[in-house]
Amino acid sequence: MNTLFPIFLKLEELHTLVVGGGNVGLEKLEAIFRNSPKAKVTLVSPEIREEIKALVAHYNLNLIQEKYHISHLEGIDLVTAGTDSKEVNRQVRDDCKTKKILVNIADTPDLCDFYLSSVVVKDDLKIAISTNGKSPTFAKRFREILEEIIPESLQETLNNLQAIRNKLKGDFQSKVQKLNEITKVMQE
Ligand SMILES: C[C@@]1(CC(=O)O)c2cc3[nH]c(cc4nc(cc5[nH]c(cc(n2)[C@H]1CCC(=O)O)[C@@](C)(CC(=O)O)[C@@H]5CCC(=O)O)C(CC(=O)O)=C4CCC(=O)O)c(CCC(=O)O)c3CC(=O)O
Ligand SMILES: NC(=O)C1=CN([C@@H]2O[C@H](COP(=O)(O)OP(=O)(O)OC[C@H]3O[C@@H](n4cnc5c(N)ncnc54)[C@H](O)[C@@H]3O)[C@@H](O)[C@H]2O)C=CC1
Repeated sequence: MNTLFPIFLKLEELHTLVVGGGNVGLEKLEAIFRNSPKAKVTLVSPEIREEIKALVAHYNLNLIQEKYHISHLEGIDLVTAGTDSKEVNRQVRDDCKTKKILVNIADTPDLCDFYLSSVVVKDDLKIAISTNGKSPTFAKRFREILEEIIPESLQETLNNLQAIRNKLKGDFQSKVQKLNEITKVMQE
């Protein structure tokens, strides 16, 4: 059973720290900015890939070219680390625990408070997929399947439902009933 609790974060309201400026750091940044282009992010790493440096021009990304230190957690809400040093990753995790900051250590599920997911996006609809850490590749493939089958008309449907939702009068119960009636056709 998958006991992970899914949430959708407003990363523009939080300050995220990425530790490690290699392939993993780049992948995490891409996942962050693909979903949340206005996310506020700091990356700390003694060496930083050129592709990461190029992102600074387009996003709210601050680079600190230093070795990680606990002082980098000042003002930080969320951390993802993927350095090539197990000791550094463990230190980041321990410091985050001390400071009560949620942390993801990319290649060590046991050290993670949260995992990243595969993400299907179609306009306002977003579906996050987790395999409980069993197979990220399955998550990626399943995302591709869902991306194929979601209809083009989806945004229109969501806009219409929002308009109806805003117009509905009456108490909460009657609104719920009406919206369930209208959307029943989706099951057929
Ligand atoms: C636990 C978790 C923690 C976390 O990173 O948050 C984790 C851990 C690990 N990933 C590893 C490997 C790979 N990860 C990917 C890809 C993705 N990994 C992602 C999430 C997660 N990866 C979390 C669990 C998610 C879940 O529940 O399914 C995705 C969904 C989201 C994202 O990273 O943005 C993104 C797909 C996005 C998309 O395309 O939709 C690929 C495939 C590829 O790159 O093509 C491979 C290689 C093939 C393979 O191994 O499957 C390894 C082994 C490292 C080693 O062998 O050394 C570990 C460590 C371990 O398992 O021990
Ligand atoms: N590249 C990938 O897709 C995957 C990598 N991994 C593992 O994840 C780890 C990282 O991989 P890559 O990003 O490819 O390595 P990389 O060598 O490209 O990057 C490592 C980064 O960590 C930084 N770093 C080292 N010490 C640091 C410190 N004290 N503070 C802050 N940053 C520090 C380095 O400067 C470098 O930018 C490796 O252990 C690798 O085996 C696991 C799964 C997939």
